[in-house]
Amino acid sequence: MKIHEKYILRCIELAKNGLGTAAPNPMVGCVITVDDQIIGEGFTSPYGGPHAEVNAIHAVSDKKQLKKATLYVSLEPCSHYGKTPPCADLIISHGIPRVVIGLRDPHDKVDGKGIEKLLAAGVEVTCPVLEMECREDHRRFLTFQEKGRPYVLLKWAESADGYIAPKSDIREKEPKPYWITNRYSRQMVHQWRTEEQAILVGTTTAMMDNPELTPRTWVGKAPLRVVIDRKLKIPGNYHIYDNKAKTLILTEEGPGPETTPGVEYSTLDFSENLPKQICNRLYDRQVQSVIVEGGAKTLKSFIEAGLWDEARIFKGPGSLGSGLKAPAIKGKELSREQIGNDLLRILRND
Ligand SMILES: NC(=O)C1=CN([C@@H]2O[C@H](COP(=O)(O)OP(=O)(O)OC[C@H]3O[C@@H](n4cnc5c(N)ncnc54)[C@H](OP(=O)(O)O)[C@@H]3O)[C@@H](O)[C@H]2O)C=CC1
Ligand SMILES: Nc1c(N[C@@H]2O[C@H](COP(=O)(O)O)[C@@H](O)[C@H]2O)[nH]c(=O)[nH]c1=O
Ligand SMILES: [Zn+2]
Repeated sequence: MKIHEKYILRCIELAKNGLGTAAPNPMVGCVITVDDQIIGEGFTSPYGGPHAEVNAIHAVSDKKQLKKATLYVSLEPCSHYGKTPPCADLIISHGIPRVVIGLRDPHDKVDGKGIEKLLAAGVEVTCPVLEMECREDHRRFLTFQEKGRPYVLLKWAESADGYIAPKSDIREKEPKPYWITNRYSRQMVHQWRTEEQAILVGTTTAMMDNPELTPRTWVGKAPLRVVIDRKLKIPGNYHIYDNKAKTLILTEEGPGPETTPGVEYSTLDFSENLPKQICNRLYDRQVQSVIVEGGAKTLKSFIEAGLWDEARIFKGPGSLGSGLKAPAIKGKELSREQIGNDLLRILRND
């Protein structure tokens, strides 16, 4: 493997530390080397904090070394004033002579301007390097920039015979989830929740499961809970109103007369394509990714609208015999993994 590629791969690895916290900024990794030795590394701080390049430069103890260094970064350095000053200026001010970039940044405020700034200052620039791998790492950010919508992950659990829930007459009276998967899969789902900006469920799921939709067995940020509730029928004592995470109710009714802490309302036109409106609404709120956790009707509407990027489907070992059929989906299978007795398949909408 070429030296450039080795360090861009390391940048991609570092970037993952910003998953779930950097957004709506891209999660980026940066490595600084001298004579094929790493002298500094960094990744994007939680939103509003320093970018990867700033953190990597700060990590270099002897700043004089920067005058003969190569800086590797998984995304083009920024050239504009956002919440922080431009990284391209910082690189130039330290006299770093060579910059290797994984991918050009399509964000309209950057889009080649970072590279131009570096070149104009006499910096030697190589771009792109491992473009496909960088695109994969930046898939949430790129979907947001290029398609103008959040990256949509679908997730559900189905029984061995393809049901996501049993018939309602064998459910307990008290609203709670009917568990198909084991506790390891469920903990994995909690980890996934910390990695995305929002989590969405349909009205019937909210009514029948009274879900918490929090990442409570994993450390990390809780995503925005987004719940479809056309007629505002979900009772006020249900978990989504418990203020353990922020909640957005999508309704045709508009906000109720009383305000509930942590709850916001957004009005949709229920006669139109709902998934598209939901994506638009989340885009306007800078939500870069959403995990749609059900139920079947909600998942199907995203599949039918073609508004999904990735599906994570668990198959539990038990059969239900009858019940609510899991959605049908066609996609490219990326992986198959056994989580105890559960089979996890990951598909991409390619
Ligand atoms: N195993 C698993 O992974 C999961 C299982 N479940 C189970 O699934 C069941 C619920 O699934 P399901 O019955 O399909 O219901 P959903 O949770 O998908 O909710 C469907 C309702 O939400 C509203 N809604 C959702 N999408 C749209 C849309 N595109 N356009 C208009 N309205 C929409 C409508 O409410 P309205 O008609 O009131 O306007 C609709 O009837 C429960 O039994 C739950 O336990 C749920 C999630 C995951
Ligand atoms: N039944 C089922 C799932 N159900 C999903 O999890 C939600 C419950 O979330 P919470 O209340 O936060 O634990 C529920 O409403 C539904 O969206 N998920 C799974 O991984 N496996 C399962 O077998
Ligand atoms: Zn920057």
